[in-house]
Amino acid sequence: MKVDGIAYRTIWLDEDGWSVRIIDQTKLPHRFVVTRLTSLAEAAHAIRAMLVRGAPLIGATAAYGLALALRADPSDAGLETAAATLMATRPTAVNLRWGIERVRARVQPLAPAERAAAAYDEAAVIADEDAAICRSIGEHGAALIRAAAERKGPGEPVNILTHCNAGWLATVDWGTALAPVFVAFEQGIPLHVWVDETRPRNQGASLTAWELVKHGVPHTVIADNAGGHLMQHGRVDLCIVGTDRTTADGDVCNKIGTYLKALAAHDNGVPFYVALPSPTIDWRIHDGVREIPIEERDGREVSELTGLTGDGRIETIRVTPDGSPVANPAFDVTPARYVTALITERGVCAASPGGLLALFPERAAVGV
Ligand SMILES: CSC[C@H]1O[C@H](OP(=O)(O)O)[C@H](O)[C@@H]1O
Repeated sequence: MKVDGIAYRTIWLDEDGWSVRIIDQTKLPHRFVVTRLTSLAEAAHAIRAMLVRGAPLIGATAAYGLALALRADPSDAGLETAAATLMATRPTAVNLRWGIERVRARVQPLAPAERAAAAYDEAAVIADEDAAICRSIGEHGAALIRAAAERKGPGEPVNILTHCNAGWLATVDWGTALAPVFVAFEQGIPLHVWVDETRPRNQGASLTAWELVKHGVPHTVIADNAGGHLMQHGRVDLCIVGTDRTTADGDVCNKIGTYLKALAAHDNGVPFYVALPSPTIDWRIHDGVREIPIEERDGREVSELTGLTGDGRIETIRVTPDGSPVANPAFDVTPARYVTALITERGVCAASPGGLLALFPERAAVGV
């Protein structure tokens, strides 16, 4: 997407042909910083410390992380160590495993001397595929926004609530939950986005809001706890969120707080859509609440806040009493029964085994 008129992706190969450029998302919204990954360790750190985040971007970064690793050590042992190092960075987004397995399958059969080039090539294919997939999600999702606009009548904006950041910053380009917003906005459909701040890391307030400001999309940042109230008062026409792992039965794992929004949407008859690229589907599991590993992150993400001071400095403060224990589960699971539909690159389907297999029949052949 464009940042001040310049087209960016979130990850790309440097001009040197081997190091990898990323947007350091821990610096947004106040600083736009592009940094360079030159090793497996730096790629792993970028994922773990959330310089890059979002399931599809995690997968693409892992793919490039393997390429960087194989450039240094293309042996079987080197490959396995690199895969294990990257797998250990974050447990929830299935795209991490998917990206690693995708590159490993490509390079494993090759002679060590051929592996790095093949890994870079596969990482580039993954990145290009993700951008195309997300654009397609945008087209399919924009049709839902258009239908809501037609129901509301001319001039009335469609009010869309989203949680966390599932925009182009969470992918290689376009985004998942925000892709329909960008496409509908470009089609001239009147819309407005309620942006959940998304405690504790505030991906909504710091990343989604930044994306929408840069793209000129009308939006309002709200406290996470305001969403149910807005739905009760008819001020939300539909919700669109992303996901880090969706099961073969349509259960959706996403940023903490998503489940609560889905409950409020269900109680108020507000359509609750989940946008996802097919690499985010974990066909191996069915019961999301019981089978999806939920990342527990550092409690300081809850007990501390980082922001811009009045004189332009970035400072961190503590908001809890010294000595208060803190828990910080980073994701939750929304059962399929609370999901109106899934928006994929192949179209919109029910959050159910039948709905998913109708769009991905090849999965039936392999027993999902
Ligand atoms: C398109 S994936 C977006 C997804 O990833 C975010 O998690 P995190 O920022 O911790 O990587 C969040 O769950 C988003 O919905």
